[in-house]
Amino acid sequence: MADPWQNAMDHAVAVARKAGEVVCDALRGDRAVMTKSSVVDLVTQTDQKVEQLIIQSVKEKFPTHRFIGEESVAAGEPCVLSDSPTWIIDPIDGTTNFVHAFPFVAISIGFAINKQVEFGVVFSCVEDKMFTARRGKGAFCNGEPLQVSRQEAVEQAMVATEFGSDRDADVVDKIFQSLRNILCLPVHGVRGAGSAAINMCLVASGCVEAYYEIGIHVWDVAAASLIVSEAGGVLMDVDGGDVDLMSRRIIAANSKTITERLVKAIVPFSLPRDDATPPKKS
Ligand SMILES: O=P(O)(O)O[C@H]1[C@H](O)[C@@H](O)[C@H](O)[C@@H](O)[C@@H]1O
Ligand SMILES: [Mg+2]
Ligand SMILES: [Mg+2]
Repeated sequence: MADPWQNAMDHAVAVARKAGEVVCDALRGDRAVMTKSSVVDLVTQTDQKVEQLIIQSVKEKFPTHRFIGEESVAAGEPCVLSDSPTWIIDPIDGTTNFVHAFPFVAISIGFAINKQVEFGVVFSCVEDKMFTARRGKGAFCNGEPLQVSRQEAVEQAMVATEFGSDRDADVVDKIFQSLRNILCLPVHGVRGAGSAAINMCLVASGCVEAYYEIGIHVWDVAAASLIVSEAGGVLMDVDGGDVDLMSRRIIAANSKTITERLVKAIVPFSLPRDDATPPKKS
């Protein structure tokens, strides 16, 4: 049977590529920086312009579909995942990298129906890597199939994580406690690309065994969550429970064995859920 969402997925790939051109052009010019929830939670006009570009182009083709977009939510739109077809957009994942021209930035577009991600597209535009996954049909990078690492020994694993944009001393202490516990397992190394979506695509590609973070948002991880699971990976909450894309916590790994070792090492804490914030606009 023909895939009813092939058209939408093709559109997501095309618009992600167009958005990537805008981001790469902007990387060569001036990038005026503004802040959102804290002085280190950065946003630029390019984030806002790219999100509008994506939403407008999707609306023209799929006028009844809904959206959760990082910059729209920052402007007061609701962050609600209903059963309706919903596009979950991070126009630039890795804005801090973008501001510093650190060359790992991605356009992330997830598409969910009945609260389940049906396809995911992550375009790492400086690297020119287009990661895609369709539920039940595998994950790919530039058309080549992806497979997570087969390494099951955490002592021989590479783990990715990020420090996030919360500078509350208690939060930073917990982040460092987790990092210390993980380094002392020991693991081969800890890395961070500065983009949740790219870190997860590194898991899907088999370059790192796991990625975890507390503080991410649904738009950071929706698309890449499917790319990881379609590449054979595992998604879990940092406390070992089921992953919940609105909970702001995730482990994405190559195996249950490595995930469970990380669960024991991570100091979990909770943040307000993405779907708990009332919209500023009616
Ligand atoms: O760059 P954005 O889209 O804001 O996403 C980043 C997120 O805000 C940070 O908390 C994470 O540490 C990064 O990995 C995200 O990619
Ligand atoms: Mg992001
Ligand atoms: Mg972003």
